[in-house]
Amino acid sequence: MKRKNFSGSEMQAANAMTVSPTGHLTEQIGQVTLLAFQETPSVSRFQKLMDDRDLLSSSDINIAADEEKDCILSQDFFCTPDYITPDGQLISNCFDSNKDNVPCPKSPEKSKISRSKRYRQEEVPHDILDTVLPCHQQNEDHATDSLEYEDDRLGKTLIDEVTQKKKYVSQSAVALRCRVMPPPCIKNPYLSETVMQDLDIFGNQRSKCTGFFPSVTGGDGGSRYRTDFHEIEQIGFGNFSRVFKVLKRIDGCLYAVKYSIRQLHQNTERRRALMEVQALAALGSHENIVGYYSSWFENEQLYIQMELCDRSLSLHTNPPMSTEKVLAAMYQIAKALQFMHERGIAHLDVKPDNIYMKNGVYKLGDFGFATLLNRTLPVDEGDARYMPPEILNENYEYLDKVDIFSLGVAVYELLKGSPLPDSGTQLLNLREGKIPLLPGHSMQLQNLLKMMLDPVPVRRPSAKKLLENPIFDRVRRSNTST
Ligand SMILES: Nc1ncnc2c1ncn2[C@@H]1O[C@H](COP(=O)(O)OP(=O)(O)OP(=O)(O)O)[C@@H](O)[C@H]1O
Ligand SMILES: [Mg+2]
Repeated sequence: MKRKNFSGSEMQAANAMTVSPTGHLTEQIGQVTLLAFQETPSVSRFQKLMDDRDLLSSSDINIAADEEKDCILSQDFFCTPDYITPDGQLISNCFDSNKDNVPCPKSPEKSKISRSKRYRQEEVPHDILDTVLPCHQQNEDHATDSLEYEDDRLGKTLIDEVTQKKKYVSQSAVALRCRVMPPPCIKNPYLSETVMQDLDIFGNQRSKCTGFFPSVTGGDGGSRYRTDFHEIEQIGFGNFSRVFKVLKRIDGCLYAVKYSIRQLHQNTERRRALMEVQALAALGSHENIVGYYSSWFENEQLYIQMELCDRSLSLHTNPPMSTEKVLAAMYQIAKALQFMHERGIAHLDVKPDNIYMKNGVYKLGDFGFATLLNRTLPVDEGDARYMPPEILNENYEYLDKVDIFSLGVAVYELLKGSPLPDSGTQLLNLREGKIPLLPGHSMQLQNLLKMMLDPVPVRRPSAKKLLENPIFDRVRRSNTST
């Protein structure tokens, strides 16, 4: 059985830990990255604020401590650029170190800071409806307020609406519109031809929201998938997931996004599902492994953003391949396997459906069963039709050789040109190393298949050994000449 389910607190913990592309482990509070604090001038303000709080009298501290038990820090307080809300943009500017000492036109009389955590609608002070704080004061006051008011957004929206009333459309209304409508797609000028020329995805009515950074609407609890991507069409489905061709709004490039069909409620399910992206991320880039970009949980489903390939080699959707192409696919997937095995990872679900093609290059995908060769991670077998006899007997000693067996069955299927049945004598024969003759194919190739399908795992060639076989001389030559 394949993986995938996790629950509340462990899920939050999983979400809270992210490894950055540079290898830094960063901790996240909701969607606010502490790393951003370390890199922005707001750090000193945060520190100052904390220091100022230290100067409060002890009774203040006690009151504050009691209140803080239930207090959630406002996202506006953090003001990290990625997640700033449209309402928070003014504050963001004030956090800019270059503007620290630039006074804004009018200063309000803000005599006393209320200790109430939340402005009620009727409590919004009327004097600040007419005036704008000096940037530095507003900055500090806001920071203090943010600690003390759990959520002042309602009040702030009111303030914004009054101060902006002379404008034709209030900023809040625009912000609201942008939350309802996805942000515009941005064309990538570096691409020679416009992707999706025929689709109206780059502008017209959506451009009314231009100016709001596309990821903003994803920051307030909306769908990251809908906010960041424009879905074009479904391009595949498996037993566990659906795969869509999408256009990423911000970079104008096409990707594949795969998401689990079922909601992953249990921690164990989520952990298991995460193994797929963890394997992809750990492997990094290889020409014959599908590229991985990012992943996230949304609505208790795991989303994986990947390199978009043209199609899989599934015999349900493709005509039979020439021997030459099958050999090229076999060689390239063996290269992917060698790369993985050298890094201690087994795929455990090699089959034509999980081999993709892109611009004539073959790529191994679907790492949903990937595990460690040293058996320190759970082992779930992939599609039983491609599994060697030892796996069915739960002998996991040579997991790299499991991949070699599966590749052998996949190549046999591709050469034969028709999909394998789910059960029957054909499968039993293959598992016993009895390969029916493949008319029209060289004995050299059929002997190699026989070695790959040997029922004894240690007698199967390693991926490295396989690649050295002279049968690939021609493929190697054409690979080096391109
Ligand atoms: N990056 C991609 N580019 C193009 N098509 C893809 C990509 N990833 C997946 N697909 C298509 O979607 C199908 C299902 O994807 P995948 O095999 O990853 O899902 P799954 O639910 O894990 O499948 P399985 O049932 O085999 O375990 C693939 O067979 C392929 O046709
Ligand atoms: Mg698959």
